[in-house]
Amino acid sequence: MIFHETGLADARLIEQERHVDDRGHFARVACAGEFARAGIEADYPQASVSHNTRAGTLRGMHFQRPPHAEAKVVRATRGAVFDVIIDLRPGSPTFRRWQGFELSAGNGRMLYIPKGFAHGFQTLEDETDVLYLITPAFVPGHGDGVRFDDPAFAIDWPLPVSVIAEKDRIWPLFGG
Ligand SMILES: Cc1cn([C@H]2C[C@H](O)[C@@H](COP(=O)(O)OP(=O)(O)O[C@H]3O[C@H](C)C(=O)[C@H](O)[C@H]3O)O2)c(=O)[nH]c1=O
Repeated sequence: MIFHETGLADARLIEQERHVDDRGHFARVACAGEFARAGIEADYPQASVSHNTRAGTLRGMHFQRPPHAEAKVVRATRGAVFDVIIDLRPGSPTFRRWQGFELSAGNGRMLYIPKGFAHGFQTLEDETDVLYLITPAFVPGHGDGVRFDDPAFAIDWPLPVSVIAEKDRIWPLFGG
């Protein structure tokens, strides 16, 4: 795997190193040793999948409150997403800044999302699946969020929103 810095401190875009032959390709998509050497969380006790039927579906912007803040590695295993992270760490040089990345089954790109970031995505195709590696394991009742359309961030989503959960429409505006 090849780890690229992003415009947000400590977040990494991870590129697969695909071994291509006549059958197709083989690539490593998680490795505690490579992750540790890259300086990111190395061990992920939980993996989850998000299946999304329609293009334009928006999930986010979510985070878990401390002490259950999560780090994640996410990638699209089917279809494609515009994946967005917001740095919500007050002491960070990139505090309040967001960045979006196109992750798709085709490009195989993965995103490392450190603790203290809000995460969300909008699907770019129907029948899109997102695979999450998460640490620590999910603890119900500690979820929080910021609005996908909060003017404090002015996230430039690529498509009109087709489907969104009511909870994601009513997060409070960011006062931080
Ligand atoms: C996140 C999570 C949820 N759940 C249960 C809790 C609910 O009963 C059900 C659906 O959860 P939720 O509606 O919060 O799923 P999303 O709205 O897609 O939330 C996720 O989407 C955004 C973009 C994220 O980055 C987070 O991983 C997560 O917040 O799965 C679990 O059992 N484990 C988990 O890790």
